[in-house]
Amino acid sequence: MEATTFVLFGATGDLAKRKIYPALYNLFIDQKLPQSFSVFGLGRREVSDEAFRASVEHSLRTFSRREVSDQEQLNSFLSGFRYSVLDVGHKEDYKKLLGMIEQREKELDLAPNRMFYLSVGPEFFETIATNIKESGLGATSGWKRLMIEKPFGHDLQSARDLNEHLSKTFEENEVFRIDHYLGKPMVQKLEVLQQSNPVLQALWSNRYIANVQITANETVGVEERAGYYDKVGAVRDMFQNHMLQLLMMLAIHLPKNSTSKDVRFKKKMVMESLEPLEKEHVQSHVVRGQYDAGSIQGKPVVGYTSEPSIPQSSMNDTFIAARLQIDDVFWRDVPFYIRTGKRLKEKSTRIVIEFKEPLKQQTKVNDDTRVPNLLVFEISPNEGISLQLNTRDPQHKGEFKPIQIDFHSIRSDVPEAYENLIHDALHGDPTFFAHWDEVELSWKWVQPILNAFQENAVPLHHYSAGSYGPAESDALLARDGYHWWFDSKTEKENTDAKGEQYAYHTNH
Ligand SMILES: NC(=O)C1=CN([C@@H]2O[C@H](COP(=O)(O)OP(=O)(O)OC[C@H]3O[C@@H](n4cnc5c(N)ncnc54)[C@H](OP(=O)(O)O)[C@@H]3O)[C@@H](O)[C@H]2O)C=CC1
Ligand SMILES: O=C1O[C@H](COP(=O)(O)O)[C@@H](O)[C@H](O)[C@H]1O
Repeated sequence: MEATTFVLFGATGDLAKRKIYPALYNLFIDQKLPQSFSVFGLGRREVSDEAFRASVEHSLRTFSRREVSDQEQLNSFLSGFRYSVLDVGHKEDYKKLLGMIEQREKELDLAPNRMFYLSVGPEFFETIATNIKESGLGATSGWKRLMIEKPFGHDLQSARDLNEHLSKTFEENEVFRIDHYLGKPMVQKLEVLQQSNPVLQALWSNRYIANVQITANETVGVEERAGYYDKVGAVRDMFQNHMLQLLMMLAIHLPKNSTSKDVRFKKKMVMESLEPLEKEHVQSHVVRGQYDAGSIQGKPVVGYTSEPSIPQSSMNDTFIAARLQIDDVFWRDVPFYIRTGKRLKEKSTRIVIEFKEPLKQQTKVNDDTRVPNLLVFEISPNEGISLQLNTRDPQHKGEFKPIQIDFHSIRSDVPEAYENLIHDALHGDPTFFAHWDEVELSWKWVQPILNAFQENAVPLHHYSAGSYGPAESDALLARDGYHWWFDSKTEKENTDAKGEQYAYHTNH
């Protein structure tokens, strides 16, 4: 892999410590970093190179998925780390940084390939891009790339403004917009599963699929992020980016040997085919919720408006559920239900595909015991795929007995999302990053919801912490004759449905 200088804005921040350093370390151990690799950490704090390396080491010992046991290996990894004080608005700091980088590139005879990673608040993105250009940092004879954290804009217009600004310094093919859900191993597998399995390809349409349910439930509340979260809510924090990316990844139809260009083109087509939501229809298609006090795993927790630094009068959404339709030949008339929220009963991110039951409609047999076929992609915290089928119960002839075929990976060495994403960006592979077209179309689709929320044109439904969200979220599916799978209120059904289980765990 080509020699690279990794320039990290926000090197003293939370994300760098929890995700970026552990990801770099694991890539180093797996020999997936370039042979010549230097990191320049940046922040306003005065930190010596030694203190910086010590803080990186601390973060590895605290957050790395691998135990840090080989000191020699660790020292070798840390030897590439340097720190420079930089205030994003101080032009002279960029000049100083350029001098340091050039010197290092010369010392090591490195090709001048520069990866700029913006792990700072979005209010700094434009200033940094401008200063990279004006200081000469971006004028390299090697490649330059930009990795940029979310949020990418606050609404459609601000996202367009930001993109226009960034494009003065970086070409679209140099911009790697991170959506960490695209780095999750199961999400990355969706593409391969579809491309390489004719069985799935054959079933992937409105002919066989009744509905699709995409869930990202969290147990955590607003935590220490009140200032950020109260301005964005679940709709901007999760729905506009992660949830719509999951929808795109699930709904695309990919021919064999698709390239990254094909993937992006098909994702764009999905977004273009999403039936637009007019503001007056938001209320019937979208459920807005906010958590009240309750209990999570047996521990009492306060309601959203009693969280530190959240105003008592806040109408912010901590939950959103929506019904979407893709108007193309594959998905016409298949509802896609999406929901995500904080302080819910359990942490679970999954996609459930519920298949149609044509036989049930056609035959007169008493088949109340039969359950729909389900294909379930468990994304996190556990990763797995399961398929629910019907068979006969040998003890109660005439009754159906569901079986579940379960595949769960029990590998402990699965790379984390940030490892996958940093690795891909170092290789210049954009497949699992959000292209501007997707980001723009996502904001465009979401904008009427933002407007309706802002004008309070949609009721704010309250739900108890530790539940599965407001009752109106269930009603959204009940109207079509469906229910959310795997919620506790359908647990009996799920237990009944369990029948026999065939589990397949693999270490491969
Ligand atoms: N933390 C997380 O889990 C996630 C974070 N993100 C995004 O990542 C980005 C960083 O988040 P996070 O690490 O949590 O934020 P933190 O507040 O923990 O860190 C912010 C970083 O920015 C630096 N910084 C702040 N002001 C300036 C300035 N004027 N000049 C130079 N550097 C500055 C700080 O360094 P210093 O104080 O030394 O100046 C610090 O290193 C944000 O965009 C966030 O939305 C996205 C997904 C998850
Ligand atoms: O981007 C974000 O994601 C996390 C949830 O990520 P996960 O990988 O734990 O599912 C969410 O908690 C956070 O609010 C949001 O900003």
